[in-house]
Amino acid sequence: MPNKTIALVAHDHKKPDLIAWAKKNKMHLESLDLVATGTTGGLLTKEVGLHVRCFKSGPLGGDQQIGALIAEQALDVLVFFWDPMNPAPHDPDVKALLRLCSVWNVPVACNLATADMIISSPLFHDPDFKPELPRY
Ligand SMILES: O=C(CO)COP(=O)(O)O
Repeated sequence: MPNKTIALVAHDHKKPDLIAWAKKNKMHLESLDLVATGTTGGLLTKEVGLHVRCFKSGPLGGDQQIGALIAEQALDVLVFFWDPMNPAPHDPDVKALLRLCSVWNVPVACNLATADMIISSPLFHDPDFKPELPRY
């Protein structure tokens, strides 16, 4: 059974939360295939010591690259701490990424509480668990 693939993304004001969460959950995260948008991935590598496949920075298309993984059914979980207080220049990409999580029934955590719940869920650690694919 291949490792689960989890994408980690945070807007600038939310990066400290994501880094702290990743440090707390480093042991779990080390056993997963990690992908991230560019700047977030760089910080996870440098500050947490995780091995991360980095895509482009969000505003340069990184959200869309993660969206492509979802459309290929190659992503198991998205942790995306987007910033509800500041507008992003690439807001359409942010919305598109979150929309694809709904389209493909991908678990998505937009805050610390949900990220904690997902990573501590027995379903998340069950190698046989795959969320049902929607029928369209
Ligand atoms: O903008 C982002 C997600 O929308 C995150 O991009 P960075 O990780 O490159 O900052």
